[in-house]
Amino acid sequence: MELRHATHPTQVPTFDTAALRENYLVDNLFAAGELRATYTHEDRIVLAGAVPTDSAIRMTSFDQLRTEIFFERREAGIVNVGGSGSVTVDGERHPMEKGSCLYVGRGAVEVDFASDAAGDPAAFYVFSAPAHASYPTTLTRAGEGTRRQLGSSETSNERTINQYIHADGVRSCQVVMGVTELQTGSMWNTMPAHTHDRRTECYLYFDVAPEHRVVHIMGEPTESRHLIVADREAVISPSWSLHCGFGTGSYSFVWAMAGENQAFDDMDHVQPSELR
Ligand SMILES: O=C[C@H](O)[C@@H](O)CC(=O)C(=O)O
Ligand SMILES: [Zn+2]
Repeated sequence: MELRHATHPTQVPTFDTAALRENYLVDNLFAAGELRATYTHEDRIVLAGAVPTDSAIRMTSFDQLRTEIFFERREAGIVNVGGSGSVTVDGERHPMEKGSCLYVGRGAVEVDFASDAAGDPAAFYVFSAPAHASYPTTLTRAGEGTRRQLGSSETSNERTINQYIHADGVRSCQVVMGVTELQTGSMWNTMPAHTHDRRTECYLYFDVAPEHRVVHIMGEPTESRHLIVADREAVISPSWSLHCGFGTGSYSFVWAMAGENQAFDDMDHVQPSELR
């Protein structure tokens, strides 16, 4: 498991492109047959990726967590961004087509990731945070959460926000999670942009064609920087950071947060004219 330290917003102007990527971009979570993870001290979030092929992959703990079992003091939201597969939690198998979201509560012991077909492997994205209580493991099929339509074609940001784990949906201690899909021809996510000083948020971009990229904007609103992001790469947004972007082609993304509260609308919006 890789380790990322928390950063101070005044460091951002001192970072060159490589340093921005080292601190905020997670570009190596998905590899065939492997379980990979990154730990960030921002709200102690763990991001992991599992791509099972011929055999299942079991979720393990990591030395840095000092626990026998990954879910001993943690919960997670899991979204499949690849081919159809399943996640089995302590003997109960949850079928997961692309875009489905499984909440796994504190105390789960055996969590196994499997693909339906090794030739079209599932790719499970795991977003985990510390948990003080145990909520039931709950599956939401793709598109069956709370759907919010935002944006318009005039501003190239017409999109559907699928909220899965949230205050009015699947319950959790900290994790709030969903998937945003852009309508054909819309390129911008999260504009007007926002920060939320009470939560860290990560975006995992997926369904980005190999020749395309997402230009992700980060940093304090009046001191913005950008990251060029490819398919299945994640960006860590500390609580002070903007998180918005546009694609050179179509894309979707998993957004997930952890921190002080779970109020989705607790955002400090920033209008385009206020950005620098
Ligand atoms: O705090 C909430 C998150 O940034 C996302 O839900 C925003 C998003 O998916 C979008 O506007 O497209
Ligand atoms: Zn946000």
